[in-house]
Amino acid sequence: MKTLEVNTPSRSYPIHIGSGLYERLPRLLEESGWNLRHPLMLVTDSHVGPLYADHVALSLEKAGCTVGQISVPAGESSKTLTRLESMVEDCLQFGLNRTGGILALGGGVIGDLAGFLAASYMRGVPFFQLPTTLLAHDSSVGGKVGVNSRLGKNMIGAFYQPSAVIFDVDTLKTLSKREVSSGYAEVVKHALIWDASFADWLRKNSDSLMDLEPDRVTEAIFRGCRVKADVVSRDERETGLRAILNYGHTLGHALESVAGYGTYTHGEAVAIGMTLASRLGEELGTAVRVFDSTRDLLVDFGLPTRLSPKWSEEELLAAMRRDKKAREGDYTFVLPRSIGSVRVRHSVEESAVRRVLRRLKGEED
Ligand SMILES: NC(=O)c1ccc[n+]([C@@H]2O[C@H](COP(=O)([O-])OP(=O)(O)OC[C@H]3O[C@@H](n4cnc5c(N)ncnc54)[C@H](O)[C@@H]3O)[C@@H](O)[C@H]2O)c1
Ligand SMILES: O=C(O)C(=O)C[C@@H](O)[C@H](O)[C@H](O)COP(=O)(O)O
Ligand SMILES: [Zn+2]
Repeated sequence: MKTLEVNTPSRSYPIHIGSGLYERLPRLLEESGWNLRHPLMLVTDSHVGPLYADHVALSLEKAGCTVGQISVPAGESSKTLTRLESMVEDCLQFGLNRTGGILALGGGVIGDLAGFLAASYMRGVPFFQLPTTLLAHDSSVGGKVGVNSRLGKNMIGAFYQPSAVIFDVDTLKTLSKREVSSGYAEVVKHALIWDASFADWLRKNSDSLMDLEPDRVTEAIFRGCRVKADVVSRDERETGLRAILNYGHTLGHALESVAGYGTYTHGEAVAIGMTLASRLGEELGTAVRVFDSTRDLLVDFGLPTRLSPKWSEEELLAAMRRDKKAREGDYTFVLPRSIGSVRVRHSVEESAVRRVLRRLKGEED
């Protein structure tokens, strides 16, 4: 097991990454200050639940813990306020009170949704992240929790840190190929924004990483989490630096909402968004020769780098103006400086955004 620490003003907590961690769950929770006499509500989805929920629950019940379960339909469409309200009622019916806590067992959808449940239930109960997708190496760390609005991703939410992140890599073997690729989008993002040598390493090891070779994949998750933990520890609430974690998300989030949640996976949308940002960076002169290497790295991980012409330019632009990073409806992008380094740029000219959107669409087969 490898462990690293996240240190923010509101909470410090460990990220444990390794194999067979569900067997050790009671001990790991206790080490993070959890009292096993208090009840836990395990939140999962309809794909992950049948695979892993009983294993997790049994491991805790053997140690004397009472565990309830909530399962929501798998997929982005569960990240809604309506779903959250019904989960609150499930917790009330179960009898969860302020001594209780929440376990988020699943990918980023479950992490964000169950995390927001924890942040809001009785004004806040502790929660633990048990990520089961590669992508969730990102979502489980840093405390951004929330749900979507029809008009924009994650528009309702909070900063609420978990008490621990326990990433059992054994769960990854049941992921579909599409979800493996999707998860690597955020791993690639962490390399592109922070660590050029990590980007080189990803390029060299892409085949074994796509095959989920255990040591390599653990290393990739560890290095990705390290970037995320470094950034979040310096700027928990996105007053500045943390916005770089949004590389590829200005277009990525717009595309997810315009195309309809679930049409693209989050990782696919971010991959297309990073391709656009790298091209925009070249266009605006913030960087040279980053587009080809960005696109090649994403292609190595089976990710899309083109934008279908069927998505309306006007709708995408309107969604980008609503982005949380935007100031008074401007276009705000995280742009590359070089591979491994990025900067935030506000008030990007609309004409440049339109030009790059069209080039990305023009490359559609
Ligand atoms: N809070 C953050 O900082 C942050 C960071 C990145 C992404 N996100 C959010 O995360 C979400 C995307 O997360 P995701 O890509 O993990 O999506 P997801 O949670 O929908 O999981 C993807 C699919 O894989 C299935 N699945 C999960 N684990 C599995 C396993 N081990 N075996 C088999 N199937 C499994 C799920 O049921 C789902 O169908 C988005 O809503 C995004 O906005 C949040
Ligand atoms: O943790 C962050 O900060 C990120 O930006 C990580 C992103 O990968 C993630 O998708 C996050 O949910 C986006 O946050 P948002 O504030 O743009 O909704
Ligand atoms: Zn993301």
